[in-house]
Amino acid sequence: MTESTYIHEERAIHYHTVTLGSLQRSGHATAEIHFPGGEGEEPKLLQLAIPAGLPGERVTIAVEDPPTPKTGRRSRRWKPRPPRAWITEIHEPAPERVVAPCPVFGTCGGCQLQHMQYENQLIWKREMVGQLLREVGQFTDPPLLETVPCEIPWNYRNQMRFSVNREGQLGLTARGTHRVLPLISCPIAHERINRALSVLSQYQHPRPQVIIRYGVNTEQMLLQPQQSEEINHQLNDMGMTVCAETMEEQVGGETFRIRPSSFFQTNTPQAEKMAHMVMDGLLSHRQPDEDPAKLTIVDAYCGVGTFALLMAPHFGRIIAIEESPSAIKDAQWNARETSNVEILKGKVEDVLPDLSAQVDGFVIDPPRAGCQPVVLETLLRYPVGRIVYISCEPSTLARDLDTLCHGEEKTYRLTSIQPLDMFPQTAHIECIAVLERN
Ligand SMILES: C[S@@+](CC[C@H](N)C(=O)[O-])C[C@H]1O[C@@H](n2cnc3c(N)ncnc32)[C@H](O)[C@@H]1O
Repeated sequence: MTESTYIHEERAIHYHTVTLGSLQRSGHATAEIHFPGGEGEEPKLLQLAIPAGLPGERVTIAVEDPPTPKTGRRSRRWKPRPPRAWITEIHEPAPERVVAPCPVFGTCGGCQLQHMQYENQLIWKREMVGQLLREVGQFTDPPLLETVPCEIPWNYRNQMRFSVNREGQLGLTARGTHRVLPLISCPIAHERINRALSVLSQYQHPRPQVIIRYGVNTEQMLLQPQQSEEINHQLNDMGMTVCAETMEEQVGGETFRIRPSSFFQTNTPQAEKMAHMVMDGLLSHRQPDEDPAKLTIVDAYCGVGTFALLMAPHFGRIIAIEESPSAIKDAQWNARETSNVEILKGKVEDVLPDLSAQVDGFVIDPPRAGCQPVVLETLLRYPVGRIVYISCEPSTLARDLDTLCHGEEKTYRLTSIQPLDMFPQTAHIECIAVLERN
């Protein structure tokens, strides 16, 4: 029900008191309102995404009139977007609501779930994966395990990308905009990155951004762009070893060299668990006569070679595929003393169909978009004993699992799917799925 309207910066804001519905995949709660139509039009029923809300809460929300279409040359690029909405008052909070510690929570685009008890975040992530497996993946009863928590769900990020505003200040961008919210601390950034940020915040920086990476197990720090001697001295005095071109981090007892633009897992303690799950997925429940030392495993989308190197001592041969020139350089360096890892440069969709080797298993860790159809077609045409599929987007994972498990041949069977909380306080969901050949 619309309770009141006022005009703010030329755009009307309408206030509605509503009961919030379920959390969407974005981590925002759903609200249904009747939004005033144009002149002579009936009000429209609108479904809105409400940041920082929880299901069942009775709240008042402010809903801003959407921007009017641009005219002239800019009209071609104009896209309609849903009205901006935010909570102005909570009348009946949900039992799982907690006070979000970050002053810019709800405005910042980084976190979506700081206002939800951590146990409930884990439950919601598992439910989301289950829903997508049923609705997108067509699995009636998926073998879905409990979400593995992050022991300390704060200060876990070993990499932060800070935007720089016109005044040269560092910060994070507001949700859905390019507006920079200046910050001197972020509750999900590693405490050492926050210390570095407090030093960097005393200086002006060139746009567009500053990346800070920290090796939790090596105490090395990498900053891009490289900073002045003065800043580096201060960081070194605080116990961080500032590196110039590359830094090192350790996972699973292996040391990895990383360049600023190479992908590396952002939560080191959870990456350790992930590495164990990958090995477990490939090695457990094997037939007694199967000797892993005789098997060839492909590490597709290998990054700097994290899984390839950890698998190398256990299997006969590892073929790692990656397209990023920077990650390839790091992977080659990381594997320089390992004789059974071969690194192939190129897109997985180009390299895989032409691979002549006899392959026994796959580790697949694609970006959010999931696998290209040709990658899945190759896995169906030349089936392997096992696939461990690591995914940071459960909707594309569910789509790809449907293709692999439910085609006419039912080539693979999903034996387990494990959500692992790599990104506490955010709506990002990481999963490890294990498939066996049927
Ligand atoms: C989610 S990361 C996984 C990296 C690695 N498995 C790890 O755990 O560090 C995805 C990687 O795939 C690479 N990539 C993205 N699209 C690709 C493609 N089509 N072919 C090959 N590599 C790709 C990216 O550069 C990135 O390094």
